[in-house]
Amino acid sequence: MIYTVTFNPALDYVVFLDNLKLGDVNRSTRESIFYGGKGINVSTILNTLGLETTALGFVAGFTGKAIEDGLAAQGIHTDFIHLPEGNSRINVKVKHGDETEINGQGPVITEEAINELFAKLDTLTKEDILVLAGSIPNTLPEDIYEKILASLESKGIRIVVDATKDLLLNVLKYHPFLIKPNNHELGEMFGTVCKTDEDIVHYAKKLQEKGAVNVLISMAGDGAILITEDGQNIKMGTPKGKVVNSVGAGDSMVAGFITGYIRGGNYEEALKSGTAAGSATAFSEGLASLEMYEKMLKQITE
Ligand SMILES: Nc1ncnc2c1ncn2[C@@H]1O[C@H](COP(=O)(O)OP(=O)(O)O)[C@@H](O)[C@H]1O
Ligand SMILES: O=P(O)(O)OC[C@H]1O[C@](O)(COP(=O)(O)O)[C@@H](O)[C@@H]1O
Repeated sequence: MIYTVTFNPALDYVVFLDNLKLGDVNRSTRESIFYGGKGINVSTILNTLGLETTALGFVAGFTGKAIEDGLAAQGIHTDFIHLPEGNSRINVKVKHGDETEINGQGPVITEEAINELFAKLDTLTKEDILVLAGSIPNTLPEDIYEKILASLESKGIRIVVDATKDLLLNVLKYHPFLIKPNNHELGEMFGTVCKTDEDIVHYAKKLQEKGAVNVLISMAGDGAILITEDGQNIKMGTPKGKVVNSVGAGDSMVAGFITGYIRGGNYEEALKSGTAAGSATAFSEGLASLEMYEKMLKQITE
């Protein structure tokens, strides 16, 4: 089973505007709602691509119920922990030629709820894959991902971490199977800006030296660079298409990568599949459909 953990699920409210005027009343031309949060997006794409997945994490209130019910209706297994107070957040994504996002803080996660999560994770075995993805509410300690990896250290579970800054840096010593910062996040972690492919390879290798098994650096429309466990360095551009909404492209890339790795058994296939899923999402209003993924994969492999 592929488990994902989303500490801070969200309803993604995507609003399309011709232009945005700050300090004024703006009217949208159309809007959509998606079930979001990074781990949930990974589960959604895995499910679309035909892999079994269970979404774990914390939900609260009526928005939490909407997320849980909506995922179940799509056939995605969920095993969320219900928080006693508050509501899961609504993240606002404004598309006005550019993409402006306002991501909420989210409900308070209690100590009991955290203990419940640890109990669920304790049942995982080495046959499972675990994806930890997204931010954590700032009421939680920064070392929570680290504690999860420490508690699972002896089990041989392949763990994917898609997070930024200290949340990511602190887990590297536990040898996560895959990490996927984007090029901006990579630079931020080293207090620099990665301007060239050489910069990206240089700093990605530093993350590998700190313990990550495979390091995938996504670069939006410029594609991605993968540094594999055996020292290969593979760059892949993107297929052609028109960007509609790139929210969730990174999460889709993680899900596609896992799918390609499981089905193809090697990192080249994983990167192709990850790229196809990432771009398929960028070229769609919501997350990628199977048709769009297959179309992208065909462009990449031909
Ligand atoms: N504008 C785009 N055009 C084509 N593909 C894209 C675009 N944006 C994202 N993608 C695809 O999705 C992947 C992940 O996107 P990226 O924006 O780097 O991730 P994140 O959402 O984590 O910042 C990219 O490597 C690429 O394959
Ligand atoms: O947990 P965070 O970092 O606040 O991000 C949550 C947001 O990230 C998303 O998962 C999208 O992530 P990406 O665009 O980085 O792939 C949205 O669905 C969600 O609103």
